Amino acid sequence: MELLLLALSFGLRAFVFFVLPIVFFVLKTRKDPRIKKELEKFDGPVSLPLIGTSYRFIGKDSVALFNLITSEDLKNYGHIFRVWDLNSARLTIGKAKYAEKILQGTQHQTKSTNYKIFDSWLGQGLISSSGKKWQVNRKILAPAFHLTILQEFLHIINKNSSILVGKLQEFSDSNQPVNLFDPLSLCVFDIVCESSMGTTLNAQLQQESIYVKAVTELVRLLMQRFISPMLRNDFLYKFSSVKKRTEQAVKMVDVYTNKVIKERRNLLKNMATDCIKERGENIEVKRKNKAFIDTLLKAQDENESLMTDKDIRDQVNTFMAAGYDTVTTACCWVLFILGTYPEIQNKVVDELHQVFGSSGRAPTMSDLAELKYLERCIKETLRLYPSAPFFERQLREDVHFHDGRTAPAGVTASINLFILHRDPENFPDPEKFDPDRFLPENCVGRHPFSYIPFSAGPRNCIGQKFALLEEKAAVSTIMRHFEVEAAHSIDEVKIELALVLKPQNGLKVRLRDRGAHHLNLRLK
Ligand code: HEM
Repeated sequence: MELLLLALSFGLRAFVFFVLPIVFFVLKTRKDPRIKKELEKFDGPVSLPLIGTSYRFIGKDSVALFNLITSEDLKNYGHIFRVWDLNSARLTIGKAKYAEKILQGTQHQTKSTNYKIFDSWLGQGLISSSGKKWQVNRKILAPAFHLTILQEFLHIINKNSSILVGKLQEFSDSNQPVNLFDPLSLCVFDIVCESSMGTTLNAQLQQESIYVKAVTELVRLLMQRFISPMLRNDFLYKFSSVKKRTEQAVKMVDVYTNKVIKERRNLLKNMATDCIKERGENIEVKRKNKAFIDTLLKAQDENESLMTDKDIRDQVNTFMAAGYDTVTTACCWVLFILGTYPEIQNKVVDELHQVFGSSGRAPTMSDLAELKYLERCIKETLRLYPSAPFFERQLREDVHFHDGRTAPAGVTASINLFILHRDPENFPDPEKFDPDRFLPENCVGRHPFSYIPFSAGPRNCIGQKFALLEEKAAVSTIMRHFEVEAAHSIDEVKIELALVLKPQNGLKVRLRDRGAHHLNLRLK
């Protein structure tokens, strides 16, 4: 009898600890038969039971992973293909006509579940939110990003570009190669911080601040989670040290942002009172240093339940997250490319001479509008090296493609710009760097979704005009001061799989002073 009880108890334990988890795992990783049927019409790597195509990630470092999901997959499966992350299906899209179906219109605006990695930092900010919340906030924020408003931020960009030139001078004097990411990231940090929050961090001039350190650490930790299938799993993430460190960094960032919100609110209140005292002068006219946060505080004034302090914090953190690494990356790539092709650099310099002559003045909006060739170089760089190369949507409805195939509801649609921007149908000889592809006459007839570095449709990048303004102003200022020469070949650059298109070992250049300081070109 005792033996029987013992056997039963052992059997029960075996059932609870071994059989049940296996059954649970099998059910959890079962592919949806309808999705499976539709996706069989698309090419893609062999999918194994339970693990899908995740085996492809095993033993690969971030550079190998990047090559796998760009060049190798394109070669093997073409411009649209399916993969299975365990039982969840992803359709990778690298062709304009398919991307258009996903991005245009309002049906497919929900971000994929992968965006939940941003939750602890960005909460319900524009990038990660969906539905009504996103719609309301996008409407509130859109006017703040109009070009007419953005011109008020040019003085912030110019001031910080000028500090950057001073910092780069050291490398020019010593003829030492500089990894562009180091100085550029601090400059862009200062610009985004001042224009988003109205505070000057002086990251370029001071020792590293706690805030800069925390944001940089957050970006690094998010990337670590983004590329690791293990860490993307909520359950496993819970027990990881990455989660603990992320929480610590988020806490530090939140303390800073909360303080800024409080101070800014008080400042605006005091200004309003001063203005009323001084014969009811219009506060908009009086205020010199505007910031994106002001739009949010104004919305809060009008309807506190619509815009809580947490909402403001989420949006401000989103501007930092979306605007810092992307613009840094874009500026570094364009400078490196100009350093790689001296004949193209010479054309940029000729244009700068035409617009500025030997004047040392800071660029104005109309100067920047005249820099057409530089703009084409920036655009062509974003084609070949888009700062944000991958973004995703969770399909809630079926998408019927022109070729009769369907991307079924429940699938993640992943737009892969590295492939899409290299489609020879729209960009013949796609690997060639040719700014003249963006001459107006050469754009005629090109598919409208063939070039989308800022995404497209209702969820496109709200900061794109600001980003291009920053890029043009900062890059033109650097080029007016220094001749740039790439310190290594572009073929040696190894790109990692990450949130932005960052090379593993940075982008190094040598700088030679153009003699600008003799012409008093240091911008004040
Ligand atoms: C070269 C620089 C930049 C590039 C290439 C870029 C690219 C993009 C892309 C591709 C998206 C769509 C992402 C997705 O669907 O998941 C996006 C969204 C966004 N970007 Fe940018 N971005 C840049 C700079 C900026 C800047 C400077 C800001 C703000 C200061 C900004 C703010 C945003 C926001 C808030 C969104 C979410 C928009 C929404 O969903 O409504 N970006 N960006």
